[in-house]
Order: sequence, then C-alpha cells, then structure tokens
Amino acid sequence: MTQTVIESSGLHWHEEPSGAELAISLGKAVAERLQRTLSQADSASLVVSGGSTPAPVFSYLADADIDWARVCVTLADERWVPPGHSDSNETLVRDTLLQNKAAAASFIALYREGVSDEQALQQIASDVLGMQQPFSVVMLGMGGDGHTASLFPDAPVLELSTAMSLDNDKTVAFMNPPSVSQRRITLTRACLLNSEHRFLHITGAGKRSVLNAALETCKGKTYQSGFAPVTGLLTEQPENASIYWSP
Ligand SMILES: O=C1O[C@H](COP(=O)(O)O)[C@@H](O)[C@H](O)[C@H]1O
Repeated sequence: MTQTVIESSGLHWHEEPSGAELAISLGKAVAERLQRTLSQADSASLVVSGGSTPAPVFSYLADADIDWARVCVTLADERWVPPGHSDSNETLVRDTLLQNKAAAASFIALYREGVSDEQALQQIASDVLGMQQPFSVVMLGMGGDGHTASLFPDAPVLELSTAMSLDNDKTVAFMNPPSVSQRRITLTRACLLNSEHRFLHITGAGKRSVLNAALETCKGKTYQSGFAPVTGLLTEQPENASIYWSP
C-alpha cells in the first residue's frame, strides 16, 4: 500500500494496485476502528454507503473477527425503494455485509413503509441517534458528479444547503436531485461528521480526477455552495478522514 498526505488539505491518501487489495486494506482499517470502539464502549456504530463500489469490502468485513453482536450498522443514504429492489442499498448491505460473522450485527434501515415522510424522518432520526455516538466509522463513496451519500450537487438549492449546513440539527433528509430517477434519503452532513473516522472509498482514474479537481477548488476551506458536496465531508477535521483509492 502507498500512503501519502495531500499537502493542501492534510488528508491521508491510501492507494493499492487493485480493487481487491484495496478492499482488504480498507476492510482491515475499518475492522481496527470498530475493535477500538468496542474495547472502550459497550457498542460500536458503522455507517456504510451503497452503490457499486463497497461490495468487496463488505464481503471482507462479513468474515472479520469482530464482536458483531455489539455493532449497529446503518446507511449513509438510501434510494427510496423497498428492500429487494435492485437499486436498494439496504439489499446490498444485507446480501454482502450482514452475512457470516457480521450477521450478528443489528441494522437500522433508512427506507420506511406505511408512514408519512415526517414520521419516517422522526423514526430514523431517533433510531440513528440511538447508535453509539459519535459514529465509530463512516464509510463513504463518491459519484462521478462529486456527490457523497445522497448529497447531490444538482439537488434543489434549499434541500442541498440545508442538508450541508453545520447549523442544521436534523439527522436525515429527503433529497430530490433531478439527475437520478429515484428520490433519496440521506444522513445530513452534520450527522455524518459526528464520527470518529470517515473513510472515502473510490476506484478508477475518473473518480480520482473528479476528487482532485474538487479538492483543488475548495483548497481545504469549509464547504460552501458551488463546492463538490464530497469536500464537505473531508475538509472538516481532515485528520479524521482517509481516502482509499485503487485504479
Ligand atoms: O447513489 C449512490 O452513489 C454513491 C456512489 O456510488 P458508486 O456506485 O459510484 O460507488 C454511493 O456512495 C451512495 O451510497 C449511493 O446511494
């Protein structure tokens, strides 16, 4: 593994030659962080992302020797589709992470059925805030447009600015970015930043360029309108954030 510190931001960059090796390095780092919390507290909390990138890390973690019965897992964001749908992040997590040893972990779903939006937001906030705080580990991904979780750059201005505001005391928010077909629900930036450590997991030259351009634009400054949302999860307490990348 190659490890460097990005000079302009102080962020730690970890690089492996392949996605399979990256999944192992990242899986080990996440497992160590969970163990660290479990050695100091009754329970640990793990926030994970969905999409196409994290499946190999989830499979690694599913076999990790951790007291999973003391770990609670939730999602950074969800597509508003029921479990079982091919786009459901919950389904990905259940099929890849919550297997084998990790099947003993508890899971808080973001998708809720049969309740109003307001009730869903209240229930999720209450469940998520019941997890070990600050979160032991937050695992983030990034889309080619610079979104992370479901904090999309093209979301309606008020939705995005509220979800990104550090003065926002809401835990979770609905997002309606026109670039994607489904409505989204996401943990807010303030909620995600309340974490011991954030790992950003990205692969491919394209995403590396997007991230580098985003970091160059923001120059380590706190998030403001016009910056790629992903930077808002990296430039605050950069010592508590690491980027894991492979081609
Ligand atoms: O839609 C989403 O996109 C991001 C990135 O996904 P990827 O497929 O490009 O890895 C993901 O982190 C997020 O959880 C997901 O809902």
